[in-house]
Amino acid sequence: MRPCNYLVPITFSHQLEISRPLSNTINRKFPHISTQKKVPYNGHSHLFFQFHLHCIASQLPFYQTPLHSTANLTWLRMEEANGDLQQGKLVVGAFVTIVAVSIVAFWLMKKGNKTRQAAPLPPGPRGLPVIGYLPFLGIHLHKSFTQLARDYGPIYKLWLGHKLYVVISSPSLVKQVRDHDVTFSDRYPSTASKILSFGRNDIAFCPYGAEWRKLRKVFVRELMSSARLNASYVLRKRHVEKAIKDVYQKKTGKALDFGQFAFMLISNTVLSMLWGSTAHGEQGEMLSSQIRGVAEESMVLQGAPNISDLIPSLARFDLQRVERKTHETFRRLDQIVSSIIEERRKLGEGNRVGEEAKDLLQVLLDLNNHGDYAAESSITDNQIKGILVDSMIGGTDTTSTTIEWTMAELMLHPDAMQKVHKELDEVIGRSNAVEEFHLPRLHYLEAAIKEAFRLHPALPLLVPRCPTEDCQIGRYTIPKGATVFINAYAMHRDPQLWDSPLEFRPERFLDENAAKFDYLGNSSQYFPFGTGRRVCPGIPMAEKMLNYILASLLHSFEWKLAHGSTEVDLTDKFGIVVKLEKPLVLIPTPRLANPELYYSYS
Ligand code: HEM
Repeated sequence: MRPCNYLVPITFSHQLEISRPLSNTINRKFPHISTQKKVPYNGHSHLFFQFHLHCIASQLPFYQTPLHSTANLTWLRMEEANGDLQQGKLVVGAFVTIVAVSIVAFWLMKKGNKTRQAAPLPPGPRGLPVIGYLPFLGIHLHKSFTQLARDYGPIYKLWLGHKLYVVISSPSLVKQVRDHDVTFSDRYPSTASKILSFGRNDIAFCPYGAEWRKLRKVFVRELMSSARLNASYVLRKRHVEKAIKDVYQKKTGKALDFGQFAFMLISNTVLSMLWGSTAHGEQGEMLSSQIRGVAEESMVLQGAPNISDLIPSLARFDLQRVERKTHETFRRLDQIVSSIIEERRKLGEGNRVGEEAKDLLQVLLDLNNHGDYAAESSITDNQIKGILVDSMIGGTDTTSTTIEWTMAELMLHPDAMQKVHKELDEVIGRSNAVEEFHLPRLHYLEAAIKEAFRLHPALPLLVPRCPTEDCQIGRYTIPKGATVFINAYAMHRDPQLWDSPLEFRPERFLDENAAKFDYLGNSSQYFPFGTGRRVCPGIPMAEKMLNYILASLLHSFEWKLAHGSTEVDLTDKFGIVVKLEKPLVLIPTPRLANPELYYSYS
């Protein structure tokens, strides 16, 4: 008698994947069997057992037989690996053993042992020593990432310096990330983001946990509620009417940098919603321009790759001086925000307005005045500043850029522009100005905005996530602490998900698709505002501003391309927010029946 090795693959259904601890238990209970490896086959998971049997020699070159058991065991194949065997004994022995193993497997699985065998890291391109793939990425990260997905599949890894990055670009994997939402709800801020977020005291970079939940709850419940947003309609209306009057008076028939114009309009609107009653007139204008300067610097500092973040051992040298520059920008940012808060505090109780008319700063200060920072909704000074800065920086450029992209696409597609105008004429009429109550009936305009978001998501890679523990996504492990990008840009343009994906066709978001593709991140193939717990909390405000401003500008004016051009250059430029590389220059001409409508702002 001599020992023989037999490889016995058993096919289990997906739910019955066997984990490493389970294999260990099987080994303990059945010492003559050792689990060898697991390989996928025909969509099933196979567990190979290696039999060490002491058998009487006989001739059995190969044996195969179907077997059935209550344990989902679908077939059993045995190959002679080493030596001879007595056929009958092997079959009976193997059958008994397999049934026993299956029963134990079931028993252990029923006990809820869900731990999986460690899966490998995702595939990915090789880089250079120390700096990794950094030199090969190019400046258009969203496009490089999309190209790499073609080479390495919908989940791949990159080493940039000492940091591991994982990029995900398929709906089924996005769904899996959402299934592990808590694990993926943390962020790993860069040095610049840490400083500019008042030490992670804002919402966007706050570590996932109780403080983040508190800030987010305050933001959503107190600042983004329908009541609060309806109350601030008067501010949006004032700014839009003023902008329309200015264009009518000063820019009719003249070239206008539309992106710049949209940015000023949005930033004035957002700032007035944040602390409208603090700074008026010239003082307000000056403050706005200071804030815009600091906001632009902040975006640049947070957008540029920083060697200190990628190779932490070099951080103390601050080779690109990013940290130094960020502290300088932060000092000015803090000064501006602190002075606004101080000024409001000085106004004191005497100047209090009713609950309805409160701006966002007042709402936050009232929560701060509770004094008890442990209380459920009480917030600190730094958290107030963090939330204000999130709204100023996170809400302005994203919204104005989307207005510009939508306009650029409509200029390129006169048929779509005509449909927008027809709808505006039918719903509002040329003798009236747009009001927010008209917006729910502007279905085609809404579809055009959604389509612009599909082709040009302002944050094409969302804001990266950082898993708090190792997690298996697809067949791969994403280790704790990796930086995870979800490539919305790639999925929004994937030909397997969209018909003619590069064409601008608002119709794809009409009818039943209008609800299917919302902004809340419910779809795994369309999510311009992100998905899961960290989805953008500013959606209600962004949506109101986008729809109202675009409807007003398109209703009030006919827009033509400047300099006799017939084409719009849609080349984009990567940054934290992806913008048009070349400015969209347009010439407005009035379109409303009554000139008085352009003067409603006094
Ligand atoms: C067109 C406009 C906007 C777009 C496209 C946009 C997009 C996004 C995206 C993609 C994220 C990351 C979501 C994720 O990680 O899954 C995000 C987060 C965030 N956005 Fe927006 N956003 C817009 C407007 C706004 C506005 C108006 C505000 C505030 C007034 C705002 C505040 C925030 C904040 C605070 C976060 C961080 C959320 C968190 O980490 O919990 N956004 N936004």
